[in-house]
Amino acid sequence: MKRLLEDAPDDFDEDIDGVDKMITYEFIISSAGAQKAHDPVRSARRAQLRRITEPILRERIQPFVWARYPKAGAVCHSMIRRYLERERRTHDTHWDIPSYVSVVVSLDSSGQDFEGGFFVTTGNGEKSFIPLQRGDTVVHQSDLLHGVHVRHGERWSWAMWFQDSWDCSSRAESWWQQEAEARDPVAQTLRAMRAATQQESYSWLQEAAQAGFPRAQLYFGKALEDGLAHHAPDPPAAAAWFERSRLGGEIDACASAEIVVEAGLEGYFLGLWEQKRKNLTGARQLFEEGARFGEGKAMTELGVAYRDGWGGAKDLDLATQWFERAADFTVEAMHQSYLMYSQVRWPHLERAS
Ligand SMILES: O=C(O)CCC(=O)C(=O)O
Ligand SMILES: [Fe+2]
Repeated sequence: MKRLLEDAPDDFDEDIDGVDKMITYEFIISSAGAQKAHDPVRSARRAQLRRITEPILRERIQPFVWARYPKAGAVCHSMIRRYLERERRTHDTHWDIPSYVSVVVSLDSSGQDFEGGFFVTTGNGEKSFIPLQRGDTVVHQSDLLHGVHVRHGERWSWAMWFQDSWDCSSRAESWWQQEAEARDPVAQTLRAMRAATQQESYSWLQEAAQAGFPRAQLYFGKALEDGLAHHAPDPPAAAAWFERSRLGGEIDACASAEIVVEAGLEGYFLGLWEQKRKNLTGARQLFEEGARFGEGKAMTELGVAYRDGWGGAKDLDLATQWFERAADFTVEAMHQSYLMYSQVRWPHLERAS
């Protein structure tokens, strides 16, 4: 599988991920929902990959999933993801919202080809990395919070999403509905993320946040900050929920510099937090730590700090460098590096060149 795709590095989709807004670097093998699954340019390679994956699916994966999860139906999405040195290295903590049961097959070995990799978390801050070896497979339901952080080396994976229908027509809102009504905060948060309307989403998040689930508090804070549904943006209320979330461990668990270096995007989140509290020097230091560790979002913020001279010295060359590095990860940074190079705004660069 890898060999087929290594020969065609540009056949990977480079659109934007719904979880973290980074470039996806995924190759869709089949999908009920994604238009990209029908892109004619890649059809020959897709067919080759289907020939490899279908027998594995039929003989190994489906029997296991159906035995373990009797309600599971068809695979409605199947894709390869890659995490290469100069591309995305992380996939933020998330739930697979369109998935009833998810399967991830590692195509490389932890400790040999890469460090870090697939992790699971309870949403209370800590991350448990699973040292998957090539061919090792994780099967989980979508109430499992998980993500990817490749610290060194390169990693490829094959991921599949099953629904609980045979024609991929499931209504994801019904999954965990009962548990949500029974006040399970994880189910409530998932229910919010699968809600049909913003108001519905707002209400479920509010309940889960009030129940004390730090991850929901983070999302509810975000909803208040952005002003979801008919609610006007309320930054002070948002800040209070971020604080509760942090105290619950969602961000605070990463408060020491050492752990920031160990973890995923915490430099970025902690930096944002310090920025909100007007501690600009502290925020810049946290962004710097995150950026040096490869967090795209922290690189962008650090670029802004250098560009505008907040929290420390102004340095347009360093700003440009960080935006350029971050451009591998975030669209915002791509745009910023474009602006930095546009001579209208930054004549010094033209002079320097
Ligand atoms: O690459 C992986 O191991 C998992 C990717 C993932 O979680 C996802 O695509 O939703
Ligand atoms: Fe996932």
